[in-house]
Amino acid sequence: MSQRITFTLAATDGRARTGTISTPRGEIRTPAFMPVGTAGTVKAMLPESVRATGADILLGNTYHLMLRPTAERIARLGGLHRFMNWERPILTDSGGFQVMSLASLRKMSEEGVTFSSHIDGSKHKLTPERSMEIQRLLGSDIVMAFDECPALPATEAEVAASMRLSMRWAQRSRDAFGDRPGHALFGIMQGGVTKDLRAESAEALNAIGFDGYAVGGLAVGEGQEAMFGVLDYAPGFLPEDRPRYLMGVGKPDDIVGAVERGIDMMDCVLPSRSGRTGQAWTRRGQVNIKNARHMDDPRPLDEHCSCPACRSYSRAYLHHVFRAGEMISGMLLTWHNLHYFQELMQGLREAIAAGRLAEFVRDFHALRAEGDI
Ligand SMILES: CCCSCc1cc(N)cc2c(=O)[nH]c(N)nc12
Ligand SMILES: [Zn+2]
Repeated sequence: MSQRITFTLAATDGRARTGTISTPRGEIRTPAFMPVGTAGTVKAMLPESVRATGADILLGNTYHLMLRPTAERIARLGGLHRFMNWERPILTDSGGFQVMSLASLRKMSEEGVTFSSHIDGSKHKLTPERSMEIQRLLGSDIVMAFDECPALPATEAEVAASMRLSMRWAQRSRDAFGDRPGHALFGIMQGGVTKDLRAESAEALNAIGFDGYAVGGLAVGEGQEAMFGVLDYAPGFLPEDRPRYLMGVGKPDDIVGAVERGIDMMDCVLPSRSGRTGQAWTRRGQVNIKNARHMDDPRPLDEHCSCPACRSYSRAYLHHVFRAGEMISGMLLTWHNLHYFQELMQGLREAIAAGRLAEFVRDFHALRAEGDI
């Protein structure tokens, strides 16, 4: 691949931006929501269905895929795009975050992290260099630097030490990634909720130089107010002409607030995970389809939604198949949720392009305040 990955800003509205990330495997419209395909699948969805919801890019996980089926096996079989039948862009996380949240017997050092697999207890080691190698073997289009995301609660001194380790790992990630036209390496800002540490992290990442920059270390239990407090300044510490990716976010109102504050890319398991548990996200707020009040309701989940669940099925049917534990329940509600999240992103992109984001945000909150869902 010779074409480099480029980011073109089309319009801004306040601190919000809309544009396009061009990659050899296709374009990514921003602001973008990226469905999570942890182990090579967006759970309960076919890849063509994920595309039909409007997704331009999806996520994979170094941690899960290195354990099973291994990156080397995926490489031998033609890479992750071929393996999972998704030929558009893929972003992969670097693995450290998932080690800390899933693995056991973890041992952290300057070198990296050793751990035991949550699947079979086998021993593994992740370093910046190994993470870059795994993401190269997978064929990821957007590679994330290897970082540490400190678990809360953490003292400011612990957050500072962790952030500085992540910055040393960012340099090693950059060195190991090399120059790969058609592939991008994103750095990850850390620093908790402390402005000086966030500024120090951004300065370190800007000095190393990346194709894009993530705001990490948020959506880890700090709450929306604290997260928005960081987003009130942190995106502005990053280069204006590069994509800004807020990791692990979030609920629809988190997404709207993050876009208002200059974020271009987000990911979250919420729409797919909650779809499997019967939680539907709609323009009027959340609907728990397992609630008995839906048992005889002939209406669709959302009469304004054009997804397969809302076009062809009643709330009564969705309630029934969830109660009966039928597989179609998670399929339909996951599709609806991903469709709604993508519709929200399209609305945000159009509003920013038209200079009417404030009006869009006002309507977004007003509809949810009305209730009656
Ligand atoms: C497929 C999942 C991608 S996002 C995972 C994630 C989520 C959250 N909330 C924070 C971080 C972080 O600080 N660093 C890294 N690498 N990942 C994070
Ligand atoms: Zn729908």
